[in-house]
Amino acid sequence: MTHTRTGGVPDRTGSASGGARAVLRGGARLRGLSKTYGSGEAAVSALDGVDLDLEAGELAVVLGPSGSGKTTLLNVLGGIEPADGGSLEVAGVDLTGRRPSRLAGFRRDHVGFVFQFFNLVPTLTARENVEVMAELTGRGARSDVTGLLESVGLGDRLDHFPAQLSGGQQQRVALARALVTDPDLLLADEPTGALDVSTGKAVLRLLQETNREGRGVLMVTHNAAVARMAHRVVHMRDGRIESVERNARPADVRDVDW
Ligand SMILES: Nc1ncnc2c1ncn2[C@@H]1O[C@H](COP(=O)(O)OP(=O)(O)OP(=O)(O)O)[C@@H](O)[C@H]1O
Repeated sequence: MTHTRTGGVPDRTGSASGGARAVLRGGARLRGLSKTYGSGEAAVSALDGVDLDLEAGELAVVLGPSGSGKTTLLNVLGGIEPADGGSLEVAGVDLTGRRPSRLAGFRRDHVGFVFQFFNLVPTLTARENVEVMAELTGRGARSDVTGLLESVGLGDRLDHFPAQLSGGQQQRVALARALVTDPDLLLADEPTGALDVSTGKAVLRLLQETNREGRGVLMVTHNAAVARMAHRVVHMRDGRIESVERNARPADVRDVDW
């Protein structure tokens, strides 16, 4: 993460108060998107005709009760699983009808993921957890890894194993791992769900910083307070979008409390 921006959030032209212009990345357009798990009597409609537009460079927060389809939405957007119906364009790539075998390349080239429970490899150090992503994807250089870990505040923890790191530190390694491929869109599923308030805020601050560099960020959360830092707040219920709010002046994460 480079720290080219210190204040303000990107407006729709990519300028930020007090910062240089950033190239706005990410963005998505979903129309009539559906996803059903199971079949017959056991069928669950996890996404039921979802229409959604995310602009490039936006930080979006998805809220909704348990089971409303938030994670399914994130997984379909990120090409972790295919939709059953509808159309879907993410980061300028048309994923409509794309088979699972052809989603891997999209994931590698365009998206990064951060999960609630970090999902680090326990036998690898912080540095190695990030390096392995660069190697597996062929994106990002080993030489970038130290700088990336320093930028998330872990310059003194490079050779620690996950078990030797706090939850917040592990999540920062996971964030560095997600960013090493320089994704257009960062997808975060409950990234602060396993963290205390101050550690969670430190992680949110990093997400806001990467967004201010122009990268699209979509975060699923149960924490309604976090919505204040978003450009767009998506409310889901029963597999549908209940409402979408635009936030003209998203709050700096330092001013968000819960
Ligand atoms: N792999 C699966 N197999 C069957 N049903 C699933 C699967 N994944 C999700 N579902 C169902 O789809 C619906 C939406 O699930 P999803 O995980 O997207 O909701 P969510 O809003 O993220 O919930 P939570 O806030 O509890 O994480 C739920 O009814 C869930 O039980």
